[in-house]
Amino acid sequence: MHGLGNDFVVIDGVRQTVALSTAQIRALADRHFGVGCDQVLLLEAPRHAEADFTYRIFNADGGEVEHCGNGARCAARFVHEQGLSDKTTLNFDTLGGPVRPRLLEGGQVEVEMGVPCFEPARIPFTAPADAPAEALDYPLQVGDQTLSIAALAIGNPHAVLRVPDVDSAPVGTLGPLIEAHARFARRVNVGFLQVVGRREGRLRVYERGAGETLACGTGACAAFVAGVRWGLFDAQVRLHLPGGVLELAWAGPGTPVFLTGPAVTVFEGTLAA
Ligand SMILES: N[C@@H](CCC[C@H](N)C(=O)O)C(=O)O
Repeated sequence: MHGLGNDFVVIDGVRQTVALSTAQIRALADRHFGVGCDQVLLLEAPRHAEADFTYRIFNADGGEVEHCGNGARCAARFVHEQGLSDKTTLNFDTLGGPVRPRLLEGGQVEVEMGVPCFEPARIPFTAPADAPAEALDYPLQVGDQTLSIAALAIGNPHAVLRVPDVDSAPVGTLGPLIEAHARFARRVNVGFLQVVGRREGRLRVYERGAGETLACGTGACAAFVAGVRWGLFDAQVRLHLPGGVLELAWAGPGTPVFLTGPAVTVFEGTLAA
């Protein structure tokens, strides 16, 4: 499946028991010798009464992570297409907290993504000693450059940088250096944001564990929220990513971000052991 070209292998772990090793996930995600995807998504039975499903996310490098926004839309569509539930609003339990996708008309899915968090310890981000509790512009030393970043979590960790033009942004060179920066203990997803207007932006994301992808839902939420907190965006914004457009809405601190976009099934198959 894919959400704006951010692509997934989605597996039903409700009707069958699925235990994948890191090596098996990497093999599945391999674009030359496997199926090929940015993330493997596994839906399992809920662990507690409030959730409909447990939604697990594995990056192409095999690491299990907290959240995936485009994946949440695809997982919700998968639930319906596979007849796992007929609810149009679902409650997914993730490592990053609850996520609530809602199927809309016309193939779009809106996801309540959770409340963004700027608290360094919860990102986790080691802030400079003299930084205020919730700084939106941290100086980050990368080689001989001092970059200004926003650090925040939307379940998973993100760094956001403002750039004048995403087309010429150094995503492939700075992305991996920031992803593995010592100040981010669990590594980080890196968004390069070009603000086009108060309701319009352009974004490229170098994803932790997957490299640059055609779209990143949590990355879009993080860049949008950073843009709002910088005073550059209104409460509703359209972000253009290489794979297409995501719609975002946020009522402000302490409230969840809403992400809307498509979710598409490409093909189905059976994995032999
Ligand atoms: N593509 C995703 C994010 C997937 C997880 C991310 N790479 C991480 O390691 O946190 C999205 O759409 O949000």
